[in-house]
Amino acid sequence: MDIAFGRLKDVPVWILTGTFVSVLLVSWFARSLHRGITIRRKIRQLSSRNITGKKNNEPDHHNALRFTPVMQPHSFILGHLPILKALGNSLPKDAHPGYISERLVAEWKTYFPKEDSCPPVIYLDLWPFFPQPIIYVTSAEACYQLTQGNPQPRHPMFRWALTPATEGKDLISMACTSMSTHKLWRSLLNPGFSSRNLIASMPVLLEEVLIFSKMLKDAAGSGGNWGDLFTVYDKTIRLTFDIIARVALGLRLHEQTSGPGPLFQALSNVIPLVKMDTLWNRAERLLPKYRKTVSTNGKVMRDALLPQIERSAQSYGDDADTIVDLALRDLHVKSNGGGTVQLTPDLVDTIISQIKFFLFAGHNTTAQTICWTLYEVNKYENVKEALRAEHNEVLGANPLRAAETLRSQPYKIKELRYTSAVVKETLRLHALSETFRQGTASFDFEIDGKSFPTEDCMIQTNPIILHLREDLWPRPLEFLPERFMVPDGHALHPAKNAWRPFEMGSMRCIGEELAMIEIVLCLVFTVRELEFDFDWAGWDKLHDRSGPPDYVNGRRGYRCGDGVGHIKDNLPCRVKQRKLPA
Ligand code: HEM
Repeated sequence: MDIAFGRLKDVPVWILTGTFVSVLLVSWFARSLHRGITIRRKIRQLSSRNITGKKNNEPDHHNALRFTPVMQPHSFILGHLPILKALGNSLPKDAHPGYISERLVAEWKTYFPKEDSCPPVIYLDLWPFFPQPIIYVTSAEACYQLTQGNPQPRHPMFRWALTPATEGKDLISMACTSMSTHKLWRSLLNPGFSSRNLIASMPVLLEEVLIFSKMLKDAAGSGGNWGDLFTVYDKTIRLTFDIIARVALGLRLHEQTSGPGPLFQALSNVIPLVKMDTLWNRAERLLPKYRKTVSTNGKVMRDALLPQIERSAQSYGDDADTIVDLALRDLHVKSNGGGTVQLTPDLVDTIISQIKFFLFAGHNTTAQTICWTLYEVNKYENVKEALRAEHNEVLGANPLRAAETLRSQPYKIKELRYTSAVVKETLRLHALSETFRQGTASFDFEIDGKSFPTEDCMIQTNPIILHLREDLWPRPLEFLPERFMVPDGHALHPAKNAWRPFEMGSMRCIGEELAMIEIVLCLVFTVRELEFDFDWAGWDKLHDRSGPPDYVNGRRGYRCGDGVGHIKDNLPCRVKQRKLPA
């Protein structure tokens, strides 16, 4: 022993450190590799079962009823990655992976040659990009079972992914670890997002949307001509950020007119760190740069939010109107009913985490959807005309008085049924989000007398796929807002549980109604006064781009990037003023 210590003393520190780090890396790598092999084996085992019967030598009688539609072929080295790569080959490099899922389901017969219809769930092996086998849910009934019938917990990966932005005390993360904590906080936060409170917040919403529409009008050319090119997303993202900060906390940020401010900037700095739990993303989190970015920006966000929370804790009462005011008032009633709510460090951390998540979840999704809505609407003259007719009828013929009408009669927004249907149809064609749930031994999908196990799998709903299924949505590629207005029983009426851009069940998007109101207001304050020209050719020219342009499904306006993604080039656009009625 002494000899060993004696020798150790002479070894330089850098060699000792290097050896230690190498051992750690090798064992970490070995563990990950072992995990990968386990996944590949599991998928092999599952796919060796006959999809319409049990594996020949399988003794377990339960398995006779269990089905595991694994996509074929499956490579032991690369899993299903080669299939996905091949499906993506015909897409532009920057196209969103959602298009690959779309193609996979459209071409299901190639991958499930023995089946008569596309399986309701599909088993995929995408290790090392996903740390577990994935189950893609492709049927409305299966989605229902997962989120409403027998709601399963969110996949823990969400919590891991969100940690750099929210430190894991937001609603999404809570639903990964404790359903009861999620339920408690959801009940505290629901009143702020209720229809009643949002209608009461109409003056605030109008104030922000009017700034947005003024900025668009300012971009129009003079004398009724087209103005210069600009990108719509850069304006919608600031609008939605301003709105959430005001509705959640009463914080007026003026992002639209003088951003980017520190809060927006700090959140934008940490969002790129919100990533899936993979081998290399784990490695990234060990780097000092990662830690510094998280702590510096976390402090900036905390400094911006804390004073407002303290104000809210002092002043919530009968005139409470922000989401945090209402949550604190509710907490007060629930906890003691006397004095004021004590802002303990844990409570402050949780509120900050929740608000950061509202800012995170609510700004990009809504901003992108405003872009997609304007893009879709402007393809169809009949849709624009129907929108204008509805706005004239409900809000009066003079668009310049619409704000006044909505301020005095905010409930009128509910009468804009066609406008709301246009937004819903846009969200059907451009569903930007989904849910990931954790599979367990106690939860199998039960469909048409067959049972599909989920143990040790990550389950992903796929609204994009569901929304394009012809059996659920007749004429699925057409833009038909009428679907959402026709009575039950009509061929176009949406099938039960089939429209899920905000998902469904106890964890469905809490901001659904807020997002819908924002988007409806954006239509109200633009379609009667402006014409839009989404001009990618002009944008190419402006940026000296040569070579053939990229298209997806014949369109230049396609979804790029990952996650929520973004519309190509952030939607380049020119606007001109329409002639108003005399
Ligand atoms: C068009 C805009 C939006 C879309 C498409 C969208 C979509 C979604 C989806 C698919 C989920 C996952 C539900 C699940 O896991 O079951 C979700 C959750 C959530 N969204 Fe949204 N969202 C939008 C806007 C907003 C806004 C404006 C806010 C808030 C200001 C917001 C806050 C949240 C929150 C807090 C959750 C977690 C809910 C919970 O766990 O209880 N979202 N959203």
